[in-house]
Amino acid sequence: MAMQFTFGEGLEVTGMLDVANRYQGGPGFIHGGILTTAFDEAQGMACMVLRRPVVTGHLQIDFAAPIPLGSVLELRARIDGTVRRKVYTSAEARIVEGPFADPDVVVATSRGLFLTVGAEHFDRAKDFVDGVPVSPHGTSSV
Ligand SMILES: CCCCCCCCCCCCCC(=O)SCCNC(=O)CCNC(=O)[C@H](O)C(C)(C)COP(=O)(O)OP(=O)(O)OC[C@H]1O[C@@H](n2cnc3c(N)ncnc32)[C@H](O)[C@@H]1OP(=O)(O)O
Repeated sequence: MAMQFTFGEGLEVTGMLDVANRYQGGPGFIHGGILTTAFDEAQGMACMVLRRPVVTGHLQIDFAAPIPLGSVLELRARIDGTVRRKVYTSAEARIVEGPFADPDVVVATSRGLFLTVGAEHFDRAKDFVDGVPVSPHGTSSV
């Protein structure tokens, strides 16, 4: 998935997603799984400040409003807290360009639990790696 990320002050990360036609779910609107992937990427990216690999343990999305194709979505994500290996994150999405654009309206929210893992987590699958990810979170092929 092609998203552009910028790191803001503190722990917040902003990701931008062009809602391309190939991301369609119901006619004219984004697929919920695509939006879920975008949140996963953004919240995972927010965890990079920890400088340790993380994987998603639990992700909970609220789809508050339909998001039409042709939109530009802004996702703001952050770490809310850590407990041992557990990293609690949250994020929200707004339509900032295109149909239905209103930067004051939150169209979806997400809460995610990430777990820090050691290199051995990925070593188990090293024989199955498909190319080199362009970024730590550039692993999606949708
Ligand atoms: C060197 C290589 C570098 C590469 C870097 C590239 C990075 C790129 C990354 C890109 C990634 C992109 C993003 C992706 O797409 S990541 C891909 C999608 N995610 C996965 O594949 C993860 C699959 N699951 C697992 O591997 C394990 O289940 C994990 C590692 C998550 C936990 O199993 P583990 O055996 O390790 O943990 P534990 O059982 O000791 O539990 C520890 C604590 O956590 C709590 N808990 C656990 N699960 C849940 C849950 N679901 N809800 C609530 N709580 C949960 C648990 O209660 C306990 O709490 P406490 O008792 O401490 O209070």
